[in-house]
Amino acid sequence: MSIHEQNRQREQISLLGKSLFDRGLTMGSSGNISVRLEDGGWLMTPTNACLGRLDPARISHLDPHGRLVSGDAPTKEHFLHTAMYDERPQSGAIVHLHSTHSVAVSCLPGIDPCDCIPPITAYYAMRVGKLPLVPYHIPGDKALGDAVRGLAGKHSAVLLANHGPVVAGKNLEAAVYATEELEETAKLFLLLRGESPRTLTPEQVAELEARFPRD
Ligand SMILES: O=C(O)[C@@H](O)C(=O)COP(=O)(O)O
Ligand SMILES: [Zn+2]
Repeated sequence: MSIHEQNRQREQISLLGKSLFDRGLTMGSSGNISVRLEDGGWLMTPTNACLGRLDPARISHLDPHGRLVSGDAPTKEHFLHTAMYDERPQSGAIVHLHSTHSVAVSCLPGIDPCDCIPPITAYYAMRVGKLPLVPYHIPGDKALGDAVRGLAGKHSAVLLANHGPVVAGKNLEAAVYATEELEETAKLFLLLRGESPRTLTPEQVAELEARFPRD
């Protein structure tokens, strides 16, 4: 990847990070973003950085072995991101947020750990699909990487219990769109709790997945 292209990716991470932060989709220094580079390395947001105020020049650049090449120390969830990339060669970017409604769902008793939010809308089925719950781990725990590794081959998004969503996409724009859709559907799910809403049938979901493959 040329330096020009890498700089474009740095700008895009900063731009979309600010957009997510400005809309209240993650707060303080929570959340992290990564993009896979053509040589197998990554750009990742630095640990303790606010997604709303990223400096493109200080974004962490990791080599294909996960070693820091330049920039600030990477997110403490770098194991989580690399585990997900290992299982998803088709994915080019990952977004993790503490988006309020998604976090709320991740704390609920009685949700289906194999699929935390039912397919309420077509767009959710297209962008997110089945959302498994990853058991609680302390943030930055390497075991979180192992837990996600077991699920990421089949799922482009997972929900960390009492923590928040981690969403992969073919590129950063796609990962951000899917994360936004997950948050909006988590809000709908909470609004509709107790109402027994009609959900899409398995046949309707299968048709959407055939017509609009994610990545
Ligand atoms: O919840 C956490 O601590 C992390 O998952 C997080 O969102 C922010 O951590 P850093 O990316 O290390 O700043
Ligand atoms: Zn987090």
